[in-house]
Amino acid sequence: MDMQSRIRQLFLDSIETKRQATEVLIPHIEMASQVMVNALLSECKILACGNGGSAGDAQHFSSELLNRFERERPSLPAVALTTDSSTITSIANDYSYNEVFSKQIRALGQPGDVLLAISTSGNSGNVIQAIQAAHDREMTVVALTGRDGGNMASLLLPEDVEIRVPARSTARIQEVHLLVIHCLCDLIDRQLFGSEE
Ligand SMILES: O=C(CO)[C@@H](O)[C@H](O)[C@H](O)[C@H](O)COP(=O)(O)O
Ligand SMILES: [Zn+2]
Repeated sequence: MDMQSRIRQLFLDSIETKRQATEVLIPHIEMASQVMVNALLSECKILACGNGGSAGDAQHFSSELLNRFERERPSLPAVALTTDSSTITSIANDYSYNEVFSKQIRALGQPGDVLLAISTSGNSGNVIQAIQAAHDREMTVVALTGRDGGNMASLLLPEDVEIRVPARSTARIQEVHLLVIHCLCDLIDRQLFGSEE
């Protein structure tokens, strides 16, 4: 296959993954936005974590809350647990990589806070331990997953929300995760500050 055909195929695969995810994900995204809005209205915050591309997604989400999304509005409280290299390397070095998020959650998480836990496989050990720590801290979990939801799916409580992309490729799942994050930012702004029309 020549390179332009390959690029075309990747675009079409991404579009088709999003098309297939649309109706499946809509009610879960709506529920997740309500969980987040309720937390923000109660002066609670959102912590976010994930590995690799999902670490980037966690930071993308927290920066849109802390700074802005598409309109002028007050800063909203969110923390990406993926950015402090001193904290992450010391926890990984002294304990284990599986604890890099959970130890931060045990320090920073408060009852009523939300954990945005991102993993395309649902099987990353440090994200799984983050969910367990969040539950111990009486936080609600919004999980962005893919494939069969992995071990993360079976850990979630009835008040948690899983947004599971019906796809197998990590890259395609990540592309939908980013769209979900932008949907959440849009819905949070609308519910807190009203629609602009
Ligand atoms: O971005 C990509 C692949 O598109 C990679 O960096 C990917 O995020 C990493 O391999 C992650 O470690 C995968 O973890 P997960 O999504 O299974 O939790
Ligand atoms: Zn990637």
